[in-house]
Amino acid sequence: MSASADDPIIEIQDLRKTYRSGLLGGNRLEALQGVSLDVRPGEVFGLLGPNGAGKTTLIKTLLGIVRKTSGQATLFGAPVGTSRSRYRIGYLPENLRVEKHHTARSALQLYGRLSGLSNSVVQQRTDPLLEKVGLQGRDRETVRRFSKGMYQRLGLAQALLHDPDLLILDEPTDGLDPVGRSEMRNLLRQLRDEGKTIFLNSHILQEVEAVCDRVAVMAKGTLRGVGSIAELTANREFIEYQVHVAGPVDATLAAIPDSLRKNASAVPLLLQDGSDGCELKLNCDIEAAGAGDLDAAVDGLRKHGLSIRHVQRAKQSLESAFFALVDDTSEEVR
Ligand SMILES: Nc1ncnc2c1ncn2[C@@H]1O[C@H](COP(=O)(O)OP(=O)(O)OP(=O)(O)O)[C@@H](O)[C@H]1O
Repeated sequence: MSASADDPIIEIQDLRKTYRSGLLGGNRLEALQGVSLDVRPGEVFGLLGPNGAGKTTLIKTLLGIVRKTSGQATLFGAPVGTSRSRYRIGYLPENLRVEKHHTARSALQLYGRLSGLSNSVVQQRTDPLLEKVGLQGRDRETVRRFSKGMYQRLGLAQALLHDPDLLILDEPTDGLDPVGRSEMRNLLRQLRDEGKTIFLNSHILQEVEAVCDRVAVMAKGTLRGVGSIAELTANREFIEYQVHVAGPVDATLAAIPDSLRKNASAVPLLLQDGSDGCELKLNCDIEAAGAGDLDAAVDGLRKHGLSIRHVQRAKQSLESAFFALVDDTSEEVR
C-alpha cells in the first residue's frame, strides 16, 4: 500500500522498554509499558509527564538511540532506527554540547558535514537559518559567550539544517527566560506553518498549552491521556461553578444543602461594587445532573437572604487535568 499525505508521521503500537541492570541484568525497570500513539502530519504534539515517566526513553527509542524491548514504532512508515526514517528527523537534544571554540557558523558547518550535506549546501543554508533562529550578527562569536537561549537557537538551527520534515525537541524552552520562551514559541508556530511536524517533550505546562495541537500525558511508563488541550481539560467527572455571593464565607457555606457542602469551598472576595462577599466554588457531579445541584445551592443561598452577584462555569486548567491524569488512581489509555 502506498503512503498518503495523511498517514501518521509517528506510529507507536504497544511499545515496551525494559532496562536491565545489576548482576546478569537481574534488576528490571519497565520504562515503557505498552505505549500507543500517533502523530499526524503538520501537528505540534507535546509529551508531558513528571520525572521518570519515560518521556526521554520514548524519544530515544524514536531516534533509534534506545532499542525497544517489544512493540512497534515507525517514522514515515519505516521502522525506527533505519536510515530512511532518521534522515527526515531534526533533533534538538536537551543539552546540546558544542566545543567552546566553535562559533554558530563553524558549528553549523560541522553538523552539516556530520549529516552528509555538501559544503555548498551548508553555506547556502547557514545565513537564512541563522536569521530564522535570531542569531544573525552573532554568528562569529564563540559559543563560550552564548546564553542558554542562544544555545537553544543554535540547537534548533542544527536540527533544521538538513530541512527535515519532523522535529523532535527535548525540552526546547528549558532554562529560557520569558522573552526567550516567547521567541521559541513563535519560532515553533512559524515552523508548523511551514509544514513541519513537531514532537516535543516538556514539563512546562503553560508552554505546551500555548503551542501544542495535541498532548500526551505519561506517568510511570504508561499513557494516561491523549488529545487536544480542550479534550484533556474537559473534566468528565465534575462541573465546577464559581458563585459570587454578597455574604460572608461561613454564612454562605451554611446556606447550601448538606449534600453539596462536601464538594464546596469558599474564599472571601471583594465584589465588583466594592463590598465584601465571597466566592463559592461548587463541584457538581456530572452524573448527578450538575445543573440541578447548582439550582439547589442557589435556592439555599436565596432562602438565607444571600444575594447572588455572578455565576460562571469554571474551565479546568491543563494543570489540574495533568495532576488528575498522573494521579496513581488514574487509568491507563491503550
Ligand atoms: N539507561 C537506563 N538504565 C536503567 N534505567 C533507566 C535508564 N534510562 C532511564 N532509566 C529509568 O527509566 C525510567 C524512565 O526514565 P526517562 O528518563 O525515560 O523518564 P523522563 O520522563 O524522561 O524523566 P525526566 O523528566 O526526569 O527526564 C526512570 O525510572 C529512569 O530511572
